[in-house]
Amino acid sequence: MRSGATIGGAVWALGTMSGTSLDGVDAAMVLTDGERVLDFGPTAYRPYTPAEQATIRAAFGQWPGDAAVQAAAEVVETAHAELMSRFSGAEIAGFHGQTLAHDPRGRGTHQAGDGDLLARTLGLPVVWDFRSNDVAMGGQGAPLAPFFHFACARQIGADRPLAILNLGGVGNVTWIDPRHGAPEQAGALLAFDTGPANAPLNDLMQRLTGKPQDEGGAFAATGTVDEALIARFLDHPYFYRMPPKSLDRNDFHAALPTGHLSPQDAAATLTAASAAAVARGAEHFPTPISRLLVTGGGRHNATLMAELSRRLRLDAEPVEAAGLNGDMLEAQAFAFLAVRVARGLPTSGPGTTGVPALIGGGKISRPD
Ligand SMILES: Nc1ncnc2c1ncn2[C@@H]1O[C@H](COP(=O)(O)OP(=O)(O)OP(=O)(O)O)[C@@H](O)[C@H]1O
Ligand SMILES: CC(=O)N[C@H]1[C@@H]2OC[C@@H](O2)[C@@H](O)[C@@H]1O[C@H](C)C(=O)O
Repeated sequence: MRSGATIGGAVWALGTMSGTSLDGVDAAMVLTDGERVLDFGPTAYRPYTPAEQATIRAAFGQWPGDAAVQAAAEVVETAHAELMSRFSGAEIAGFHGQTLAHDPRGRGTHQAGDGDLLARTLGLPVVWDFRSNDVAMGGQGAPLAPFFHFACARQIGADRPLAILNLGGVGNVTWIDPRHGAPEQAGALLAFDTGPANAPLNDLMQRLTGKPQDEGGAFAATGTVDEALIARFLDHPYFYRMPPKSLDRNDFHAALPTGHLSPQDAAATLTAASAAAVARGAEHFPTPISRLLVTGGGRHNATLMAELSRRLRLDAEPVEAAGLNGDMLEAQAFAFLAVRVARGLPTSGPGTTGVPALIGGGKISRPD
């Protein structure tokens, strides 16, 4: 790995993700050649302290050059270095960083954190800045997990089209036809952000109850959904755009005014709206799906899962039902993508980010 640009066979790769909900950093090891997933390895999590969260939050929506961005980057680097140094045996690392601003057709996309610094600190080749090249080439820069989702579908032995839905702050879905031999093949993948997932509900819970989330969906379960509000929400221009398409964290700010509702009804309506956005997105799937596997924190919300099942007329299952780890899938994705970058394989394409042709992204920083 020291001088060559490619890796021959499978290697243990360490991937990390710091998601939009800002709870902390996930890290996971994957044994992969960048095409197949041969094994999943150890995982770890390092929460951000409230002070660290505040520093990162202050930089949301800001671009490099701003002092707040530099302060956020230092927090991100320190947290990742601490977490990643707990692992041994990795030959390469994938470092996603923390998205602070994402405006693919405007100013670009920016993930805070310097991979060069991490490579030196960890003594490992570090692949980072995964999204910029895709954006520069005309893509959305997100989602990037789909090529990994394809490998997961093959790894679990899926033989019919299925979807993997990630319910974080924002929702994103990958439709996969595993009958194709590789994710690069036309028609193998279609991916896009579905709409807001947990972020509006979290904000509401924080404001009304002082709690950061609706634990298990229990609060929303006691309310009644305002279907008229959901119908108006589904009239947002985003839902009329053809995929691939991606969202910034606050793109739906003000699209779900719930001030006239009781707290319980507001929570029920925001929960149902996230599910309705997914159901609306599913109308774009090239063929019906045999399974809906749900990853990300939203799979712990029983009310949201029930709304999904009802609105998609299909049993929404946590990815654990297929033997995958829903807390670590994104971190694992960036381990897998790091190996793809090192091997010169594409990481996105027309069906995933809308980039006109298959394209690789990411910078590789070496420790020396
Ligand atoms: N037990 C639970 N009950 C209800 N909701 C939960 C539970 N656990 C997690 N969540 C929801 O999931 C969110 C975290 O999801 P996740 O960690 O997938 O987000 P993320 O990776 O930061 O976001 P993104 O994928 O958008 O970058 C929490 O903020 C909360 O809304
Ligand atoms: C710009 C950015 O960081 N987007 C994230 C975010 O979190 C979920 C959704 O929005 C998805 O588009 C993406 O992350 C996942 C890991 C992806 O790229 O597949």
